[in-house]
Amino acid sequence: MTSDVISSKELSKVDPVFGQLSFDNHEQIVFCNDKDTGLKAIIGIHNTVLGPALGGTRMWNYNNEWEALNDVLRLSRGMTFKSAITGLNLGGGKAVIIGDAKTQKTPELMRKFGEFVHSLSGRYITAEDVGMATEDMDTVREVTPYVTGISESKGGAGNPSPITAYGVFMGMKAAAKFKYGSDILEDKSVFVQGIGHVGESLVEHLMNEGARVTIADINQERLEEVRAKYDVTIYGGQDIYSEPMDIYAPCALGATINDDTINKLQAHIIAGAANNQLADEVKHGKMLQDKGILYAPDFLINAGGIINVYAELENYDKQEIIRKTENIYNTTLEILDRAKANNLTTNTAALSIAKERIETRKREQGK
Ligand SMILES: NC(=O)c1ccc[n+]([C@@H]2O[C@H](COP(=O)([O-])OP(=O)(O)OC[C@H]3O[C@@H](n4cnc5c(N)ncnc54)[C@H](O)[C@@H]3O)[C@@H](O)[C@H]2O)c1
Repeated sequence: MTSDVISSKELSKVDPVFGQLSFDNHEQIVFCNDKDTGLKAIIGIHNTVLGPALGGTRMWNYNNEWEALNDVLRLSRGMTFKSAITGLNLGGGKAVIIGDAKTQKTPELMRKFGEFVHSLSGRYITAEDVGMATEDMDTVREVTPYVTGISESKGGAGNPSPITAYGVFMGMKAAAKFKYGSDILEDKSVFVQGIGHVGESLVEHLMNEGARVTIADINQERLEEVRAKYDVTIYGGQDIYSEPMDIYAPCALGATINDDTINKLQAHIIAGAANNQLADEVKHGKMLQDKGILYAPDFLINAGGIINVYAELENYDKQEIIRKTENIYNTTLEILDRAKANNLTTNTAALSIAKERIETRKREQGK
């Protein structure tokens, strides 16, 4: 797993932009380049029927531009359905900055990126994603109002990750209720893959509930930091996907659920924060269904973050953020029931509801 991508060899077989499967009728794609700061970024605006396209910016050291483009297309499309199913008046968009966030991110680069965001006059509103922190959004805010996820001290709703984690926890509990008849996670073995901003908060909720938690990350320092705080086990094996576990919580990058891993997976439930967990949502959604593994759709249960940043636009308070995030529990149960009743994959059931909302709005707009 290097990023939310399919093999770049496969990608380069088709036309570079409009021909990509992940293009899926994007409204606009903006390539941003600045020689002085070294900025190379792509902004994807998938759909603005429900409102301005809101989605975070990811900074990642992609192997090549194919991967970066495919990642932004998959991510921005996902945002359209995430906001739609969560009932927010937002469209779907996302941005990627190509580069190493640890060594190449500078305030100048972030300001230049902000200028590109500003040039879209609010059609796209940014926030943080992998490789970004609240302070980076504060820097972007210096040059454009079209940014969310800024610090509370600067009037924003702060880091969205703890709220994302809470929503994932709610979605996981709902999946447990559906699968086991009880949403109590005590003694359930949960593997959290990726203990960054969201993963660590999720670990905290799971520990409070008495789950048996194993953590995995490519960053050894993070593993030690988290183990120092919580009574967790650091995964020491070679292949996490082959391990017996109750719940697999992918909280790193996407596409970890694919031909290879599904064959090995023994988990009963998949519920995590990562975007685009299914490498191919149709094929792999069906493979999971056939194998009896319950998949809590990522764009449904990881919506806490967007609920949090949306509060900055709509001026609702922390209580309302928590209420809306807790509602992920009910929505997840509804979707799982709907999938079962109609013999659909859980991903398809969730997508169909999101698409219905967009189509209804389009009709109202006379489109
Ligand atoms: N932050 C949010 O509010 C939010 C909201 C919705 C979705 N998400 C998604 O959740 C995921 C995590 O977001 P985050 O903000 O915690 O990011 P983060 O950058 O803080 O953490 C990601 C962690 O994953 C680890 N990682 C990377 N590759 C890995 C691998 N192959 N195996 C194990 N660990 C690996 C990294 O070392 C890092 O610790 C991302 O996919 C993101 O798009 C985040």
